[in-house]
Amino acid sequence: MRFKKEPPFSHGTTAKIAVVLVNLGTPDAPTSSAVRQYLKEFLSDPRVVEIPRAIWWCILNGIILPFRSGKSAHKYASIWSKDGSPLKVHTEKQAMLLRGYLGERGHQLEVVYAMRYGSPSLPTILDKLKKDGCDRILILPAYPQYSATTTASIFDAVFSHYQQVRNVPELRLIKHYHDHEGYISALAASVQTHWTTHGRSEKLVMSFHGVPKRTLLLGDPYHCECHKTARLLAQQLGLSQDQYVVTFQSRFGKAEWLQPYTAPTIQLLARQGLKRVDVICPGFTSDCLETLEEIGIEVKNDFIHGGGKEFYLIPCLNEAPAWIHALATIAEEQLSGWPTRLSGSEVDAQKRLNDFQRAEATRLGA
Ligand SMILES: C=CC1=C(C)c2cc3[nH]c(cc4nc(cc5[nH]c(cc1n2)c(C)c5CCC(=O)O)C(CCC(=O)O)=C4C)c(C)c3C=C
Ligand SMILES: [Fe+2]
Ligand SMILES: [Fe+2]
Repeated sequence: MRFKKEPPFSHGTTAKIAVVLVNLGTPDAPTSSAVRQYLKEFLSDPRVVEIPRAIWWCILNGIILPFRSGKSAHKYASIWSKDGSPLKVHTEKQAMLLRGYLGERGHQLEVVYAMRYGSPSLPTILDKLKKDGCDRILILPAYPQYSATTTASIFDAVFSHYQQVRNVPELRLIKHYHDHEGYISALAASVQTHWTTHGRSEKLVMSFHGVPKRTLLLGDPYHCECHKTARLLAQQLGLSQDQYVVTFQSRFGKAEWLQPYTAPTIQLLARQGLKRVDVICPGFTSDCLETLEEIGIEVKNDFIHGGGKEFYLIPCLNEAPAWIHALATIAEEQLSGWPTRLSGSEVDAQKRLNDFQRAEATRLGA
């Protein structure tokens, strides 16, 4: 059978609405085998690595997985919390808070989270929503900037899941919110809070996850969206062009990625005599390996060994109230037209419709 079994259809049930916050995913444990399993799924995605499949299969299985899994596991162990991987802990909390904030704004809906790689997987969550009777689903990627490597890969996974479904729910997909007022204000508020507590450096480094430069040349708007986020954030903070720099981190492999790279830029700042630097990673909405370990440990060491004295990593938006409010607004804007608000008269109307449908079903012998 090509299609999955549908849950029993029942006339008169009110279809529910759900928001799914989708993040990248993370290993289940900071061990070599768990990291290997995660990297295998992640790096086998043709959206992430565009090398011809047969060649890539040999490189991935012959070199990357055997050599990288152990090293990466060691890095994960250095940032693992008692509740698990920071990325998962924050994403779970964000979804829970978002449910509460949307509820307070009068919306009646499910809010859940899913991961593109690892668990809880998108197919598992989408199956569960179907069982729970959700017939309208809003996909909210945890990435403010669109990239084919991340956002489009989530869309692929959603479409591929519904290819096996007969009764497909109504779907909405959020492409990006890199210039959304709420997101920019939440970032600005977190920088301001940091400055109030710790004072400020002459230079704010805004470090985004990199992608291969080739993807920019082939039409991926990610690079432009990062720069727009940075420009809007700098504007809100009143920073002139010499007070901030946009960089790209987490380069993978030998090809050229978006430049300038974060680590060499910060090393250069130290060599030029900068004693204190503030770093923010605006493209990451949850702290994770790439912020806590790569920036907070590796790049920090480089800066201090290069002559710098104070290195501050500004935390990601995580559970900041301004950010959850922004997420609620972003979701709310995209939910427009869907009956998430049930007023008293709407409840009555819905009940009458249900009664009518039930009577019709009985009359037709369904
Ligand atoms: C192979 C190429 C990679 C591309 C392209 C890429 C794009 C990309 N990634 C993020 C966000 C995150 N990436 C994270 C980890 C991570 N990324 C890659 C590779 C690519 N990313 C690897 C191999 C890893 C795993 C860690 C390692 O072994 O180095 C994470 C952190 C996950 C965690 O568990 O904490 C995030 C988040 C974005 C936004 C992006 C493109 C825009
Ligand atoms: Fe990545
Ligand atoms: Fe650009």
